[in-house]
Amino acid sequence: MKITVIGAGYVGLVTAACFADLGNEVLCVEKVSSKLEKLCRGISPIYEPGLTEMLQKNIKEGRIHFTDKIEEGVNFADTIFLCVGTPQGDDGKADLSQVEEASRQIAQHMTDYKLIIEKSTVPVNTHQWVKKTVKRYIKNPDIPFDVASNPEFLREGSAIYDFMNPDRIVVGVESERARKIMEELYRPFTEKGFPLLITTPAAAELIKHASNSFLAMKISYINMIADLCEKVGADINEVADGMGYDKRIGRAFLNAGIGYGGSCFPKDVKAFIKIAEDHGLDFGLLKETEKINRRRREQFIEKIESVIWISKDKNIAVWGLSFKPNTDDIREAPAIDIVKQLKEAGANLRLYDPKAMENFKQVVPEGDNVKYVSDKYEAVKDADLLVLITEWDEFRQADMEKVKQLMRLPIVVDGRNVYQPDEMRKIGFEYYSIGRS
Ligand SMILES: NC(=O)c1ccc[n+]([C@@H]2O[C@H](COP(=O)([O-])OP(=O)(O)OC[C@H]3O[C@@H](n4cnc5c(N)ncnc54)[C@H](O)[C@@H]3O)[C@@H](O)[C@H]2O)c1
Ligand SMILES: O=c1ccn([C@@H]2O[C@H](COP(=O)(O)OP(=O)(O)O[C@H]3O[C@H](CO)[C@@H](O)[C@H](O)[C@H]3O)[C@@H](O)[C@H]2O)c(=O)[nH]1
Repeated sequence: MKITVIGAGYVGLVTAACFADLGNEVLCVEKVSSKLEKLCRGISPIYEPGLTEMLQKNIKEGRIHFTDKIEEGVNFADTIFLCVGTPQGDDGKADLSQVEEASRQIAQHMTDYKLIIEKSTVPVNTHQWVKKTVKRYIKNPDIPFDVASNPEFLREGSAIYDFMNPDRIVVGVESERARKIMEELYRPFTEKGFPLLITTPAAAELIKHASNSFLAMKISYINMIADLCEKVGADINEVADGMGYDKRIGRAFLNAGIGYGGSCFPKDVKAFIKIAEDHGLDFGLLKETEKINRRRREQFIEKIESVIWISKDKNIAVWGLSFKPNTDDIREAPAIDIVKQLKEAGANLRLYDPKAMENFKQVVPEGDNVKYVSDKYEAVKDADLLVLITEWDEFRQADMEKVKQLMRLPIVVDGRNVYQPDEMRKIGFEYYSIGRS
């Protein structure tokens, strides 16, 4: 099939590359020239495992192309995916200006039938606005079109795997024509047994926000249990394992730590609270989820202070800056608040992350007391404290005997429970983690 994808960000680029890899012809429209320039050379502007290789293969085989001209995209295919950003607006509501702009642009260039598919995460009933916008700006009101919702559930860091192996595909449609196109598009998935759920567009839009909010709630829940574990001397991992064996609960997303970050959970939980509010409902459960999550970063700083007392002039090594492992994305990363606070407190910081340092430098520039280093062992040289913020495998596999030798004081505060307390103490570390006394 021929497909147009508007927006070459994390979702658009993965969607475009994966559909091309499945044999479709894909044109990806991206308006930021620096991104487009890289894409045309076969370089992914973001770090996502396997993405550059998949792009290069499909560019070489002629199945994927890039442009900044929306008109070209609209003419290219009847099936158009909206993968533009829906960031947080000023009041917590989703900012839908990119969705509106793209819908308007499609309408202005449409000459025949189009199926416009929302892949971006949008508030319930956004499809009504997309329809209204297209109707307002379309040149010929007789041209037929459909709007569908097909939310994306991929996680950064495992985006290609998630896209190709979805737990479910959700498609919200209003017409038979749109349903058939979507079924055809996803046939390679349904043939392999992946479930395809056909709903109304409103239900599909709701499924996305409800799923993300539920997962965020699960994380805040386990983080509260972690606090209780610290008070009573229990181990949060044992508690999470014990809960997780119950199939109704499941072990996934019960990893305690410094809370959720990233470009999705924080903004989507906020947006969902607002959506409920707009419909006269007080989603107190989600407000509490957010509140617990906000506190995690403060509590982590308090934990550091309770260990080293005064941060001023201490050498502090920081391992991990991205909001989760296997990505260079630092949007809403807990590391931003934590590093900024330690900097303000006067610590000498040495920061290391396998992929996110360039992005992080834009937020916390290098300076007298902030140094970025290219090796995790270099970061801990003469350190009084090692703070672990993101659980990259590289840190799990680190030679901790070597780390101890390099540090001035062998103290570790681990925000992601990467190491075993007994083993760390055996090596000679003073070791602090989350929910494990
Ligand atoms: N990042 C994720 O893991 C993820 C997963 C599932 C869903 N989502 C949702 O998908 C959407 C996109 O997220 P993202 O992380 O890919 O965002 P992003 O900001 O990385 O990418 C959006 C891209 O769209 C481009 N764009 C915007 N308007 C355009 C236009 N009119 N023409 C051409 N290009 C245009 C932007 O320049 C940008 O490159 C959001 O709604 C997000 O909530 C994200
Ligand atoms: O047990 C856990 C699991 C995750 N996290 C944190 O939660 C955040 C989000 O992690 P994850 O969900 O793995 O990454 P995202 O790429 O943000 O993916 C989420 O957000 C996407 C955008 O909507 C959805 O598509 C995905 O299904 C959803 O998992 C990160 O800060 C993690 O550190 C925890 O603290 N504990």
